[in-house]
This record gives sequence, C-alpha cells and structure tokens, in this order.
Amino acid sequence: MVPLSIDGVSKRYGNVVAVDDLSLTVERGEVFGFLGPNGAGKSTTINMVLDFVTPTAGEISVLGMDARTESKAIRRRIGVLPEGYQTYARLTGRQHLEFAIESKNAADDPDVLLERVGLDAADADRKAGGYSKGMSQRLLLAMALVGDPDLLILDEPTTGLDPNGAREMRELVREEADRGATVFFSSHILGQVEAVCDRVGIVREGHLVAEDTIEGLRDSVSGGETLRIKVDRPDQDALDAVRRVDGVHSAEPDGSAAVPTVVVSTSGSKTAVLSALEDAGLVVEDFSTEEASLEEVFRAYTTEKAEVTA
Ligand SMILES: Nc1ncnc2c1ncn2[C@@H]1O[C@H](COP(=O)(O)OP(=O)(O)OP(=O)(O)O)[C@@H](O)[C@H]1O
Repeated sequence: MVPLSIDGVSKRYGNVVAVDDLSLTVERGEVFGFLGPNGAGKSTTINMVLDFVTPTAGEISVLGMDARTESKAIRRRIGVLPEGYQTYARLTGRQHLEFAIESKNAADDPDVLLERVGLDAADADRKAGGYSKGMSQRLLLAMALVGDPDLLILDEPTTGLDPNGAREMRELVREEADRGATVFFSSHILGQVEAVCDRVGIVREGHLVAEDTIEGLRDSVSGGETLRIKVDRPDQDALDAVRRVDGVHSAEPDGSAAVPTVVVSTSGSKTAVLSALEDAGLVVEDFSTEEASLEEVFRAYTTEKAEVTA
C-alpha cells in the first residue's frame, strides 16, 4: 500500500492555477521533502491531501484510501503539522496533548511526547497563549506524533525553531522514519531537507519540476561541479584558455587564496580544464572538486534561467 499517491492533481482559484497536473508518489518509510519557492503550490497540495481544499482535477490516495471520501479514516492514521495552525490560548500544552490523545483514541503518555519534543513539565502546564513561536511549534509536533501515525505530513515544520530546535526536529523525523513511518514535509530551508530527506520533489508554479534523491538532482544540474586548482603563478591568458574549454561556465582567480588558485565552474571534462592550464604553460600543483550546493540545485530548478540537463 502506497502511503501517498497524488495523480494528475490541479487546483484553480479563478484565473490562478495554484497546482497544475501534479503527480508524485511517496514510498513507505521514506522521508520526502517537498520544496519550492513562495507561491509554488506546496500548501495548496498539502491542503488537498488533507481534504481541506477540493482539487479541481485529479486523484489523491492516502494510505490506500481516497483523500476526499475517506478523510475521516485517514485522519486517524496520519499525524499533521499544518502551516499556520493555531494553539488554543486558554488551554495548557498538556491539555492540548490530552485532547489529541483522546480524539485519536491513542494510549500515548503525554510526558513521553513532551520530552521527545523538548517541552519541560513546567512549560507543559502553562497556557499555550503565552508560548513562544518555537514552543507552540514543538507542542503541535507532539500532537502530530500522537498514536504513532503511519504517515506524518509536516508543512514547514521548522518555522519558529532555533537551530537546536531545528536539529531536534530532524532527529525526530529520522526516528519516526526508523520506526517505519513515512514522512512528507515541505520546507524552504534547503539544509534541513538535505540533512533528513531520502528524496525530494521540487515544485514551481504548480508543476513538479524534479523528483529525485539529492544526489540525483545534483547530477542533473549543469555546472554542477566547481574545480579549485592551485597553480604555480597567476596568468590571464591561461584563464582565457580555460574559458574556451567545452562545458566551462566560468573561470576566475581566487584573490583570497594564499597561493595562486583558479576557480572553474564546469559541466564538462575536468581533464580538459587541467590540460588547458598546462598547455598555457602553468604547472598544476593540486586541485579539488566541490559538488553543487543544494542552493544551486534549487536555483537551477526554480528560476527563469533554469539550466537542467535531465
Ligand atoms: N484560497 C486561495 N484563493 C486564491 N488564490 C490562492 C488561494 N490559496 C492559494 N492561492 C494561490 O495559489 C498559489 C499557490 O499558493 P500556495 O500557498 O499553495 O503556495 P506555497 O508553495 O505553499 O507558498 P509559500 O511557500 O509562500 O507558503 C499562489 O499563487 C496563491 O496566491
């Protein structure tokens, strides 16, 4: 049974196409990162999965059930951290959790959940109206974990969390995946996605523009490699020669390096770059390669000048 299948789903609001013929499948036990710039359609997609919004077209199945007609049964087996969800100001954190446990008919110990999300007992007994953003986010996450859900849907889960909170969130996500849960989470924070996701889908203007592992995405982005080459002396003609090599996007001296260093961005042959320097009379002392950062991958897939070879 596939935890989440989205098949040809679209959502229009008048003239605005929020989601356009989007299809993706999330496999069991996988942590799937759903990435995209502001307004790309992430929340609309999640809201359709949760049956808060009705699709204009397409089918969504969650844990083998129809998202529209079986949403109540689905709700009992998933854990959700929706974007912008509010806590009840007059209830304590513990009361929120007790309510979530009762309504899911679960047997969780609130103290265990509170500890997992890093809320101490004193905070748990305060009214949630006085919580900081990060504390509210931790409480909402604890509520999402109630009943060991088969699928966790987290919309921007690290919003409001400090770096420690964000790391703890990542650890929790991995723990949940290790117990066999599937996790679908949206984020703008690429480092978070890189650190925790098995696979990533990138959405742009309502379309899924990429669906792959981080490694796969890196490989598909042209200009995906940066070479740092230490040479015996600076030489402008050698730089010009490198710029003429097939696949080279840029070649610049690194003014801040202690020894003469050339930084080359290329999607072509590394050997051709090194040969061009040597043919121009330079001695290559050493070189290293750097992979495209996730930032570069994201930019390549989500900006107008997208240069993707896959
Ligand atoms: N209720 C609505 N009525 C009209 N347009 C809407 C509505 N909800 C979303 N949209 C539009 O649909 C598009 C997608 O919005 P959505 O909130 O899904 O994007 P997102 O990827 O979640 O963005 P963000 O990262 O900023 O939260 C946007 O152009 C948005 O203005």
